[in-house]
Amino acid sequence: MPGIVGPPFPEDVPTHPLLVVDYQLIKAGDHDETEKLWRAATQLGFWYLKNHGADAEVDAMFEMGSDFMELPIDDKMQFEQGDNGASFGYKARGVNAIDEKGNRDSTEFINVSKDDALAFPEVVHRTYPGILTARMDTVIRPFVDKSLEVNGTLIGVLNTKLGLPEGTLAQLHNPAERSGCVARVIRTPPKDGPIDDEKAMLAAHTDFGSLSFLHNRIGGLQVLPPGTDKWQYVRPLPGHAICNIGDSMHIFSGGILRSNMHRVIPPPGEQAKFERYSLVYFTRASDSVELRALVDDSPLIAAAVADAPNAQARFWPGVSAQEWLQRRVRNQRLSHFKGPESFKSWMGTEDVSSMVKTRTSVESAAVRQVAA
Ligand SMILES: O=C(O)CCC(=O)C(=O)O
Ligand SMILES: [Fe+2]
Repeated sequence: MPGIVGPPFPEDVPTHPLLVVDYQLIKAGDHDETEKLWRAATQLGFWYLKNHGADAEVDAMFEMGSDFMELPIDDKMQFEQGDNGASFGYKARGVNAIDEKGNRDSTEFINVSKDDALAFPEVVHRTYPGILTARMDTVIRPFVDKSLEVNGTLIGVLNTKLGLPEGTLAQLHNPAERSGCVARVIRTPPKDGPIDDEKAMLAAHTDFGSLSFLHNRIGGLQVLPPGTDKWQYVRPLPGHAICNIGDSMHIFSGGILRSNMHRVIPPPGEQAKFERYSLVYFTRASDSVELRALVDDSPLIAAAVADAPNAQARFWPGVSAQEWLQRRVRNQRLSHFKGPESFKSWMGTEDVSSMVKTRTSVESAAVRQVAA
């Protein structure tokens, strides 16, 4: 399948190592593995997840996604998500700004709502093309179910480590309630000519929701490690998912969990000549959940917030999960772009992430205090 398989990631390109977390050990309650997950979620906010048991579901999603992407553009445009902050359906290439100059992204994706997948054939948010609906029961729903299980388990472990009463985060992410949770297949075109490091295919961002379960086959994903201004590739490892924390978990935890900046640029070396596909399941809080630090439920979170600068603005944005998502999706569209200030209006917790040095030392202090 084009872009799903390709030449190997080059050996001589520097990469940022991620901790490898074993999902089966996490499920078994292994103490060391739980500590490793906690380190990964608090320090970088990204980790590899092995033994997640979703390989077959992931393969089937890639195949379906590539069948969809091969459709004529006019067919895909029937399902475009539009300019009003809707995040379900097709997003065409070039409709989003990637920077303050208004350069265009070069990523297209198809987002299937968790609510639509679980309720199918009932329509909760919108309809999807036949290539998707024909595989809703056999491909999309199994992938959604598996992703919900994996992300739900990881969120449960983080709930305990954050000192929250059992089930607190689970209740905020109840699959039975409406949310912005989506399964997304992404395609970027091959790169022709030299790699322009400044021209991201997918803008530098933090994820809008709570926890992302990402599947990469070809390189291109980069992270901005804390305390640096140097982007580094993440090497795709066969059978390993890449998980990362998003804005809502950063806010719920009073900044203890890290929602780290990342972007997609052309893959390195020979891989750049190939189309690139990736697949993500985004777990997001239920639409009506208010985004706020859970200080009343955990002394650890209360201590972290007490120590954090700008706590009120950062951890009490005064919006629901749905409003946060809609703002970020809508304000990134070029149709709303009016210059550098409007570009900033789509940002999430990355405003603070860009002050990497300040934030890292403060947050390390919070984590140290919490761990003591
Ligand atoms: O394609 C990737 O590797 C990353 C995608 C991503 O960061 C996103 O869709 O939020
Ligand atoms: Fe992302």
